[in-house]
Amino acid sequence: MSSPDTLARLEATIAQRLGADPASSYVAKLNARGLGKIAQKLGEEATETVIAALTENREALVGEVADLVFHLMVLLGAKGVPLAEVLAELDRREGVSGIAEKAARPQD
Ligand SMILES: N=c1c2ncn([C@@H]3O[C@H](COP(=O)(O)OP(=O)(O)OP(=O)(O)O)[C@@H](O)[C@H]3O)c2ncn1[C@@H]1O[C@H](COP(=O)(O)O)[C@@H](O)[C@H]1O
Repeated sequence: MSSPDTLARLEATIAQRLGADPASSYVAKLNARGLGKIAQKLGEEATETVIAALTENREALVGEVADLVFHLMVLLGAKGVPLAEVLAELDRREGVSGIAEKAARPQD
């Protein structure tokens, strides 16, 4: 079942699989090929997401975004960056951003 815990579960699974047998795990296989390969896959999935957004249906877009998020999570795992660190950065921006709020306070 999907929930806000979905990404946390995926993060834990990826951390567990990074060092697994590449013959039995896609994450391990990708990691064994190096950071360059992981980054390349992320770039490919980003491109496929853009194409799906512009030319394909909703179902295809959802599939491509899932591929993109998954490969982004593999990259973060391989770099040892916890998802919580990214979420904390988004929380920080929530506090400092807001074009509409700034427009309402032009003196800032
Ligand atoms: N969410 C995913 C997920 N999304 C996509 N993929 C795989 O990503 C690969 C992308 O396919 P591509 O055709 O782009 O790439 P490829 O043919 O493998 O080869 P290259 O292009 O890299 O040469 C496919 O093999 C998909 O199965 C995923 N593999 C795993 N997961 C999650 O990761 C967990 C751990 O997976 P394992 O590491 O395989 O145990 C799983 O339980 C899932 O939750």
